[in-house]
Amino acid sequence: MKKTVIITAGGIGKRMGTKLPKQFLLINGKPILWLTLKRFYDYNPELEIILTLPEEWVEYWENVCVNYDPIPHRIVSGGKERYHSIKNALEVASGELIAIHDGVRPFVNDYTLNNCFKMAAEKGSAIPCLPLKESLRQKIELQSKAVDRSNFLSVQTPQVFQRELIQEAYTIEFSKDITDDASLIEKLGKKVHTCMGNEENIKITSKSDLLWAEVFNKVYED
Ligand SMILES: Nc1ccn([C@@H]2O[C@H](COP(=O)(O)OP(=O)(O)OP(=O)(O)O)[C@@H](O)[C@H]2O)c(=O)n1
Ligand SMILES: C[C@](O)(CO)[C@H](O)COP(=O)(O)O
Repeated sequence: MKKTVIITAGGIGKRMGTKLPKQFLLINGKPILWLTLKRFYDYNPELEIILTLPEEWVEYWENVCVNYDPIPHRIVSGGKERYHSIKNALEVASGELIAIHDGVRPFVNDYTLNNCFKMAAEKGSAIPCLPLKESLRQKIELQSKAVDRSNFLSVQTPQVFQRELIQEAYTIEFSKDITDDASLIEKLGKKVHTCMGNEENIKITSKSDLLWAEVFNKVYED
């Protein structure tokens, strides 16, 4: 089955708060986004890689790439929200299986990737998840109440789908409650299948994540 990965890097990283969008920050001397691309290229060099970038950062990225080992990829302009960036990328994706992965998750491992691609090939969809490690409370107006954490999962990427399914899902209009691709599949009335992710597969979002990223990167390089 031909596989595509859409790597989303069309955002500007407001929560990180750096001038340079977070996907271009260096971890042990290498850009986060290049580490993510390399993760997929090392997993399977046959994968079609499509990268979404803010239009105004495309030239910057092309200049950065000259300094690192080449990884073939096609660039597509990002949109206003993650949803719009992915919609643009889906127009050119040619794989029968399509993985959608955050450009700021460079530590997804082979175990997670194998789980996702295998399950999506069999069942149509697969999203990597982990059980929660902390207690969970639900906000109720100015109060809160403890809830049973075993009823919840934390969701990662790549979220992998058979092409027809994800293309149909992206005909649904954008709304603010769409925080990932699986929520669109659900809006279609289709089942979302979950598999195990890996703990290092963090989404680099704020400054403290950069410290973890340096540690994980050192472990991956050894
Ligand atoms: N219009 C957008 C917004 C986000 N993304 C990408 O989706 C991934 C996950 O989003 P998030 O971590 O929220 O990144 P940002 O939107 O850049 O961060 P923030 O919300 O803090 O501004 C990131 O790789 C981001 O670049 C995208 O492709 N297009
Ligand atoms: C897609 C995602 O990474 C799954 O956990 C997450 O929903 C992205 O959320 P954000 O609002 O773009 O940070």
